[in-house]
Amino acid sequence: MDKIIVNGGHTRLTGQIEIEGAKNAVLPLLAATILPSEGETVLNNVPILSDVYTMNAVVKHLNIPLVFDENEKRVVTQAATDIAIEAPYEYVSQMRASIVVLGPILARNGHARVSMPGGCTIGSRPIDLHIRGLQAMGAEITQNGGFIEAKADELHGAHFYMDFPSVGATQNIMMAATLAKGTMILENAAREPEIVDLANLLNKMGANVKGAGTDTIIIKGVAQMHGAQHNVVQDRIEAGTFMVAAAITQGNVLILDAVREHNRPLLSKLSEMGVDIIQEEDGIRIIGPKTLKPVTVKTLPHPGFPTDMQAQMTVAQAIAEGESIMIETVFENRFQHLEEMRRMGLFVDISRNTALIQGGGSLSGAEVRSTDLRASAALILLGMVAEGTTTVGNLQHLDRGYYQFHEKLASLGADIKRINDKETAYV
Ligand SMILES: CC(=O)N[C@H]1[C@@H](OP(=O)(O)OP(=O)(O)OC[C@H]2O[C@@H](n3ccc(=O)[nH]c3=O)[C@H](O)[C@@H]2O)O[C@H](CO)[C@@H](O)[C@@H]1O
Ligand SMILES: C=C(OP(=O)(O)O)C(=O)O
Repeated sequence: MDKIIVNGGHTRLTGQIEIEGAKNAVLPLLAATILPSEGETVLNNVPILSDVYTMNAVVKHLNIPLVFDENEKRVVTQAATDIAIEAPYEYVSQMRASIVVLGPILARNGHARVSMPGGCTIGSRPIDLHIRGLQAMGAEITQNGGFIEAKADELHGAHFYMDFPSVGATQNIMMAATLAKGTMILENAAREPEIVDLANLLNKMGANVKGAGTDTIIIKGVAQMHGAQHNVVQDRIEAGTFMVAAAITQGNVLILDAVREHNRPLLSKLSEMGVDIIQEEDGIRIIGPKTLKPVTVKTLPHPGFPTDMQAQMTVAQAIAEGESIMIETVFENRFQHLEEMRRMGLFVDISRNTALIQGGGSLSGAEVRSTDLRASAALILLGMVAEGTTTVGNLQHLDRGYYQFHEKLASLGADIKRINDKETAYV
């Protein structure tokens, strides 16, 4: 079992950092490679993450030839005519996002069987909106033996309003509608940059998708789709994580090619805390102040403050001078990192979805375990500002979403290494 060991207390990050392609973009983009019936699809800027290997395995299992060239960070797939109908438990249980293959398999085959994803540590994560959207398009859906099975002789466009702008449901419905008969109007759709990235690839593949990035997406069905080339959009959550890392260490870090528009809510809160944010030609420079001011943050769907930055932001709140508030409205169980942070001296009162964080107290390194992906990054960040040594375990969560996280932090000046139980350093 690997661990990350951070010696903290005096870290000041400086330099510049490259950000990978987005995990949350590339997973649906890989699912979209199911849709073309001819040609080759080339995805560039693919991050090397365990979730990408899992999604690659799902796509290959569906009989789609796929090659991942890690040196080039490129995935190439070939359109297939005999797409399998089933995404098995073996893969879906490893990664909830694999549910987004349901729409594309159904669109290609008129029949799909995908293992039910189940909940995860951050919340129950139902898929009712995915199901209702596909039903509105004429799919018959049943659940049996842990699988969700969808059948439709012909999917048709419909008018569907989502109770909540679910990212995954928007992606599933968009992909199913690309090959449906007629026009699909999806209202209260998710507006995340990863939705726009998916729509861009679908349009390059010959689909007709308009309005992605707004709350109404209109998809006119086309008869068939073809392969295309696409660069995966930058990971705004990885970029945001490094922005917080610079802010909390009185650092001075240039986040290369960061997109202000994608991280507007985070940048606005960091600025409120006293962080200097400078737009430069080749990225966004973050300069952390001597002391951070406390701040109230509430997570919301995009363009609100992203839940995937909540844990990292609580680290900035933990060292801000005074009381900060964090309200988590997207997932019902996403404060587990705060329990671990208590072990490092954090004073926090948690009541339902609200955490009152007493910042500015003394923090000391401890042995902690990451409970989910963003919790792992947050614990490492806290380790950089706590006095002494912090050891973070359960790194399988980190590897789902961050490539060479410790090496990147070390390149900026952090005292950090990754070891396995036999104490062999990887750096
Ligand atoms: C791979 C990927 O892109 N993951 C992101 C995606 O997850 P994911 O697509 O799973 O997140 P959703 O936007 O669907 O979920 C948001 C909320 O909607 C609820 N919900 C969702 C679907 C549904 O059918 N019914 C329902 O009630 C969920 O329980 C949750 O409370 O968006 C989340 C919210 O920004 C991010 O935290 C995840 O990193
Ligand atoms: C919650 C996340 O991802 P997933 O939806 O893949 O679990 C995340 O990226 O923080």
